[in-house]
Amino acid sequence: MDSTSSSASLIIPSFRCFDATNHRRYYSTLPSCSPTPQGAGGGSASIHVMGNSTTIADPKIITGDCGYLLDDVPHLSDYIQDLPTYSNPLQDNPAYSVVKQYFVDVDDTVAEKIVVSKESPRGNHFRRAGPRQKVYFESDEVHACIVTCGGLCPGLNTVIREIVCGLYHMYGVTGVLGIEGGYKGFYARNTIPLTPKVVNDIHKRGGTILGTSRGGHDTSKIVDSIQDRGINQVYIIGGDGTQKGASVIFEEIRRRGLKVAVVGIPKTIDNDILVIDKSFGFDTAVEEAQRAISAAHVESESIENGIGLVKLMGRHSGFIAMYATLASRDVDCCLIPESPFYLEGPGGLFEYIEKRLNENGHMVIVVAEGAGQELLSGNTCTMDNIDASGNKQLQDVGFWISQKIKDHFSKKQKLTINLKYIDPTYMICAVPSNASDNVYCTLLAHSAIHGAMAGYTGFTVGPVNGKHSCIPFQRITERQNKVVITDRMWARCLSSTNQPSFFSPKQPFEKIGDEKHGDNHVEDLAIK
Ligand SMILES: Nc1ncnc2c1ncn2[C@@H]1O[C@H](COP(=O)(O)OP(=O)(O)O)[C@@H](O)[C@H]1O
Ligand SMILES: O=P(O)(O)OC[C@H]1O[C@](O)(COP(=O)(O)O)[C@@H](O)[C@@H]1O
Ligand SMILES: [Mg+2]
Repeated sequence: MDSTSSSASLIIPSFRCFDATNHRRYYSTLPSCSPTPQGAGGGSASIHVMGNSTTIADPKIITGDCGYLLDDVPHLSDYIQDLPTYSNPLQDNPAYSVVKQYFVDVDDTVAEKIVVSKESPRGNHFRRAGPRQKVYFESDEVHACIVTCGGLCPGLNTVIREIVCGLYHMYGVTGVLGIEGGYKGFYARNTIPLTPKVVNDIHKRGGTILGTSRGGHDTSKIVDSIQDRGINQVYIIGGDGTQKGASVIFEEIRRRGLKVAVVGIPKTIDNDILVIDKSFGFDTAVEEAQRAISAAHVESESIENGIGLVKLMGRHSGFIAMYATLASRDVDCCLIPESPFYLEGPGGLFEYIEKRLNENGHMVIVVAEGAGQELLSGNTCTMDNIDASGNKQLQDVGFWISQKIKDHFSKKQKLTINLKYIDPTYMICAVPSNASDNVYCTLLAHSAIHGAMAGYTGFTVGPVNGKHSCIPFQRITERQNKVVITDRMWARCLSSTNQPSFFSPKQPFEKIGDEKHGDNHVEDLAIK
């Protein structure tokens, strides 16, 4: 054990304030207001037992000079006293011995906004991810588990592989369990022992070797299972729903006062997770979507008045559709959930299709699965079903729009169209990740491991402005990331397709942006 272990810097300093603007509690270190490092090395806090039901902890916001804010992550030492620390075994690892300054300084933080002006306050920051000099677990003490939840996404197996191999090669950890079949697997399924040998080739395959599921999040049963199995590091790979589930698990673990680090690795093909630059598998998805768009283009240009229609993923966020459109340059119209459109009349989709076919003889339309749902729900066949996780099940906009276009032009008679509808949505989810996503998955896995070993908990890892960071669950789960249609990226997309904006005179431009996001944090939502 390291002698410096529990001498410990103060975790939660002098007093709490309530920031009425941000509706957040924050911690100030008056009188100097300089940022206070917490956690690593900490040990001064006591166990918080907050009654029988799990209460959500206040966010740890630490203030500093010139408007500096640190949106800090919880640490095991926040609620467990006198935790011993150990030297990081990486310091004796030959592979890492060449690195000049391998360990991340405990004070290092990453700015959430990097475009600033002279007068800007320093703004919000996150704790930088990476290996710390001191760790809170000995190698043979670690019993880790990995679970994958929600829909498939390219790269899941790579993250699993890299957590197993990273724990083994960097920290000498051999006790890693795979939980089968998502959250419900904690209490209803078997576990699989994971070793570097077992996972060696899995990154070449799509899907997840652990299986996944929606629903079945029973917090008590999950935490009972964690406790019964003696698990002390929980790696949870999943999307926005999964991160909410991880947050509740963390709160319950904290309430029980367990030395268990809970770490989220954000997975979503839709890129709908806040704060991080982009989610893993997204690049692969955009690349795979090109194949469908190219096929639609070939089909449409090979026949008179050909229309190629491609439906892509994107329940509430149109990132895949927007990026696939921008990358392809063959697309004449991109429809996403964030940007309302209409079919009939001046400025509508039918008028644009007719114009494009007259000009060019063919066209390609990309539609995100969540686009135009308000038009479909005006239909008699409205389905208000939800899936096991509580996500609203959408109607097939691709099929609906195909029918509408066919009906419209068959009535018009003067234009015979040939429409080919391609739905590659599940193919895109199921492919293995590409090279750059594989590297990205590796970094995510490493950031997660380093954070857990350093005793941090209740956080999701991900790059913020290119620097891997630890982001408290609360920030990740606040809301979903969406395309900002008043932002330049959507304007680039519109200018590449030349499509109309579909803003009806009754719905002014500024109003649409406001209505969709319901707040003023438009920049926050943009993909960086
Ligand atoms: N608010 C929530 N609280 C607890 N668990 C949740 C919550 N939302 C979703 N989950 C759980 O997270 C898992 C995955 O959620 P889902 O929405 O299907 O996928 P994703 O994580 O990819 O968004 C499911 O097992 C679901 O029960
Ligand atoms: O396979 P399912 O349950 O139909 O889910 C399809 C959904 O999965 C997604 O690809 C991703 O959703 P999650 O990130 O919530 O898992 C959505 O775009 C899509 O609506
Ligand atoms: Mg989701």
